[in-house]
Amino acid sequence: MHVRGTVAGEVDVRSVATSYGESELAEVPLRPADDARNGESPARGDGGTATVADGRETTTVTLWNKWTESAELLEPGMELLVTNAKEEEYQGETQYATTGDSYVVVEPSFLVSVTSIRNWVECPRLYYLNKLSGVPLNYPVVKGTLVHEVFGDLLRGRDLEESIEARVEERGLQLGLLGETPAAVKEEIRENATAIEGWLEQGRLTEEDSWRSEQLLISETFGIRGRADAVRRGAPVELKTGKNLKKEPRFKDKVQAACYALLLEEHGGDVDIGTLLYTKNSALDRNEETGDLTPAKEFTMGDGLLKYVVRLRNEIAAMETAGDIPTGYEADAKCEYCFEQDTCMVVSGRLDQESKAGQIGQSLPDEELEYFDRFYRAIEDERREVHREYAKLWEQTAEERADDDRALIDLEFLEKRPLEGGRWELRAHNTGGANSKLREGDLVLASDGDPVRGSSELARIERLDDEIVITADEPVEVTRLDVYPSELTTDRLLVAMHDALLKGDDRRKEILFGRAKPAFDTIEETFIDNNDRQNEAVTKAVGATDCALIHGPPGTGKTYTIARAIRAMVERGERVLLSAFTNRAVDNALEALLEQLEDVIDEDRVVRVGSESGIRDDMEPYRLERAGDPEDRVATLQNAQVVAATTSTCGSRVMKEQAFDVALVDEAAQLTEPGTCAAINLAERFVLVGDHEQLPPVVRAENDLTESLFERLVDLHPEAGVMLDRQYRMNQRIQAFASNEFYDGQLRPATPDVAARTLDDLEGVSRDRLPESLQDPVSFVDVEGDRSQYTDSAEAARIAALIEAYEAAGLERSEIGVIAPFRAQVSEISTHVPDDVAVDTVDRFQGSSQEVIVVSFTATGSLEGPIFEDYRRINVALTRPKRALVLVGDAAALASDPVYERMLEWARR
Ligand SMILES: Nc1ncnc2c1ncn2[C@@H]1O[C@H](COP(=O)(O)OP(=O)(O)OP(=O)(O)O)[C@@H](O)[C@H]1O
Repeated sequence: MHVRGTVAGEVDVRSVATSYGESELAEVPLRPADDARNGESPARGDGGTATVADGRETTTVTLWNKWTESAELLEPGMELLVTNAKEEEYQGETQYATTGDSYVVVEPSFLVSVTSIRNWVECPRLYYLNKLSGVPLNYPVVKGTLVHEVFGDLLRGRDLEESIEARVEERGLQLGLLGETPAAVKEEIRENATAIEGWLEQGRLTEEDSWRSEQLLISETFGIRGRADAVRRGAPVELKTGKNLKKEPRFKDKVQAACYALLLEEHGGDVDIGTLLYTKNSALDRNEETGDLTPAKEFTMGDGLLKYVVRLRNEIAAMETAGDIPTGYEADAKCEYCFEQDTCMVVSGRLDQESKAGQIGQSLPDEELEYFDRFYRAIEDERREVHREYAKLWEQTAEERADDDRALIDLEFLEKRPLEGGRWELRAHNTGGANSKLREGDLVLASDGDPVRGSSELARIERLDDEIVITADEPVEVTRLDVYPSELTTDRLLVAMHDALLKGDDRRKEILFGRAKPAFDTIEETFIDNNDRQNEAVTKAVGATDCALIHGPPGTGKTYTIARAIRAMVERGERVLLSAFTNRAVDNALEALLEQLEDVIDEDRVVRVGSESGIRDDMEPYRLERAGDPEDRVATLQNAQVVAATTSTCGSRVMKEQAFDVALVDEAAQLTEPGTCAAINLAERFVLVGDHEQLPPVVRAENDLTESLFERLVDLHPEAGVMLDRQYRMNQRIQAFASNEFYDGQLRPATPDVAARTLDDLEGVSRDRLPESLQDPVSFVDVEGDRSQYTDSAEAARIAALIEAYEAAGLERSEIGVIAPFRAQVSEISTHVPDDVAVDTVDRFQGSSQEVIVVSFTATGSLEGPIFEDYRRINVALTRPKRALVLVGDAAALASDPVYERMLEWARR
C-alpha cells in the first residue's frame, strides 16, 4: 500500500533497540491526501493507497533506518509518499511504516531531472553553479552532443558516415564559433563512434536483442524525469564521451543509470542491469594505456543503489522546495580536486554565500545581494510552477487537460512515414478541432493516450490543421498531444540575472540600481518631422549612452519609431540587436526596419536568428542558417550589423557569444526583469520600448517577476523616458476613454483623418445599413446574461447577431474581432459565430488591430472582482478597433465597478 500526504508537524528522529540491534526511526505526522487517484498503481505498487478514516485525520508514518535521512529533510507542509508501506494498529489507531520494499519520496510532484541528480552527487554546490551559469558553448559539450546524436542515428539504423556528415553539418554555426574545422571534428566523432558500432555489433548477435534510442521518461512515483540515451532489452544504456580504464563504471555514472532504471520500472520494466559505454576507450592506444579498455561496462543494480538515488533526489527536492542554497558541505566532495573550485569561490565571495571551497573577492553591494536573493526566489517559484505543470500530466484526466487547452485528445492516428536519418513523420486527424495552447513548431509530448505511462515521445509539431503532422524519433501511434512543460525559460532567466549582476558592467549596474542617472549625448539632427514625440524618442535612443525608454500607447507608431532609430544607429556605424518578447513582434519590427534600411546597408548584413518554425515566412530569407560550413556560418553572423532575435533566443549559447553597441527591445513591458537582461546583457547601451499600461509579463507565479524592468526604470529614471502621444489607429470617440483612464488624457489622434475615421470609409460599407444603436463608433449592448461564471451563452448568441448586422452593412468577417475574458467564453462564442471571425482572449489580441471589435464581458449578477483580472487588459481590449467598438455585457453588473461604470458612461454617451 502507498501512503501519501502532507507532513502535519515536526518529525521525530531517534534510535531504538530492536531484535536486530540498534535502529534509527523517524516518526512523521502525516495528513493523508484524500485524492482518490492516489491509489492508482504507482510502480512497484501492489495497489491501494491509505485512505485513512475520512482521509483527513493525521496519522503517523514511521520511516526506518536509512530513510530517516530523508525524514530529516521534511518540514511541515511538505508532501510525502511512502510506497509499499505496511499498516499497523497502535492504540486503536491505524499507522504506517516503511517495509524493506518501501521507497520514501519527498515532494513527489517536484520532478528532479536525472542530470541534476548526477551533478548533485558530484557536489551540490556544482549543481547550484550549473543552474546559475548554464551550459557554456565549448567544444567538449558540442562534441558530446554530436556523439550522442550519432549514437541515436546508429540505433535507428542510419549509416555511420552519413550520420557523421549530417550531424557535423547541422552544427556548422556552433563549430565555427568555436573555431573547429569539420574534418577534425568528424575524425574525432568517428573515433568515438567505433566503440558504439562495436557494441551494437555484439548486441545484434543475440536474437532477443531489442533496443531503442533516446527516450523521455517521467516518473510520478519517484518524482524524476530524464532522457535515457538508449534502452536495450528494457535496461538503460548511458553513453559517456570520456574514457574509463577501471573495471567498474564511475559512481556518478552508475547513479545516473540507476535513475533511468527507476524511471523504466515505472513504465513496467524490472531493471537490474545498467550499461555505461565509454566511447573514448576504444580510441586509446593499448601500448600506452593500462587498465580495462573495454568501452561497455555493465553493472548490477542493487536495491541499495536505487534507494540511495531516491534519497539524493529527496535532498534536491527538499532544498528546492525550501528555496535553500547548497554550501557543498552536504557532500564529501574534495574541493581541491574540483575543476570548478575557482568559480565556486568567486561566486561565493560575490554573493557572500557560505561555501566549502571558501570565498574570494568582495561581495556585491547589499542592495544587489538583496536583489539577487529576491529574484532567485522569484525565478525558483516560477520553476516550481513549471513542475506543477508536469504533475498535471497525471493529476488531470485527458478531458480536463483538453478543457484547460493543455492537450489535444481523441486524435485519430492516420499513418507513420520514415524520414531520412531514422526519424518518423506521424500524421493524425484532429477530430475535435478544439482550442489549445499548442502551436506549429512547438515541442510536445506525443502519446498513445497516456503521456506518462503509455508510450510517449517528445515530438515537434510541423503542421496543425484538421490534419496534424508531427516528427519524432520513434513511431508512436499518436492519439494525444500534450503541452510539454519546459524549464528552458526559467533556466535562461536565472542565467541572465546571474550574468547581469555577476558579470555586468559597473556603470550598467549603477543605472539599474538608481545610483547614477542615465547620460545623453546632444544630437542635433531631426529624424522625424511630423511627430515631435517620435522625433524626441529617436533622439534619445540615438543619444543615450546608458539607456532610453520609449513609452508607446496603442497605435502611436512604436514600430515606426524603432525602425527609424535603428536606421540612425546603423548609419552611425553601430552594431544593433533588435529584440522582443515574441517572434511576431521581432518580425514586425524587422519588417519596418528593412524598409528603412533599403539604401543604407546590404540586405545580407541583417540577420534574423531563430528557428524556422518561429519565424514568419517572409522573413525567412534573413534567417541565419545554422547548418553549413563553420567558417561561412560564423562569417554571416559576425558580418551582420543588425541581428534580430527574441529575448529568449538572446539567452542561447550562440547569441551569448555576440556583442552589440546597442540593444533595442520592443514589447519591453511584457518582459520580466531577467527576461529583459537576456537581451541588454549583450550590449553597451539599450533602448526599451513598451507600454506598461498594457499587458504585464506573462508568468505563472505571483512575485517580483510580474513587474517589468521597463516599468521600474520609467519610475526610476523618468528623464530617460519619452511618451509617444499621437495615435494612428482609433477614431477620436474610441480613444477617448483609454486616453483619460490610462494616459492622463494625453493620447490624441495623430491626424484629423484618424480622428474622423468611421466604417463609411471602407469600400462597400455603409453605416446607414446598421441598426441605429450601432451607428456610433462606440456602442453598448445590454444583455442580461445567463448567470454562469465563465461563459455566457446569451452574450454569445447576441454577438452572433451583431456580426450578422455588420456583415449586412457590408463588412468582411475578417475585419471583425471578438474579445472575451475567459477561454471558456471564447469557445462558447466560437460555436455561435462563423470560423473566419477572429475570437480570442485579450492576450492574443495584444499588438494587433481590427476595423471592428466586439468585447464580451461575460459579467452578470454581482460582479466579483474585475472580469479582465487587471484593468490593463481592458485597456488592450478597448484600443484594438480602428472604426467601431461594441461592448456587450450586463449593465447592472458592470456598473458595480467604478472603472466599468465610467466605461459605461462613455459608451452610452
Ligand atoms: N510619423 C508618422 N508619420 C506617418 N505615419 C506614421 C508615423 N508613425 C507611425 N505611422 C503609421 O501609423 C501606423 C501605426 O504605426 P506602428 O505600426 O508603428 O504602431 P505601433 O505603435 O507599433 O502599434 P502597436 O500599438 O500595435 O504596437 C502605421 O501605419 C505607421 O506607418
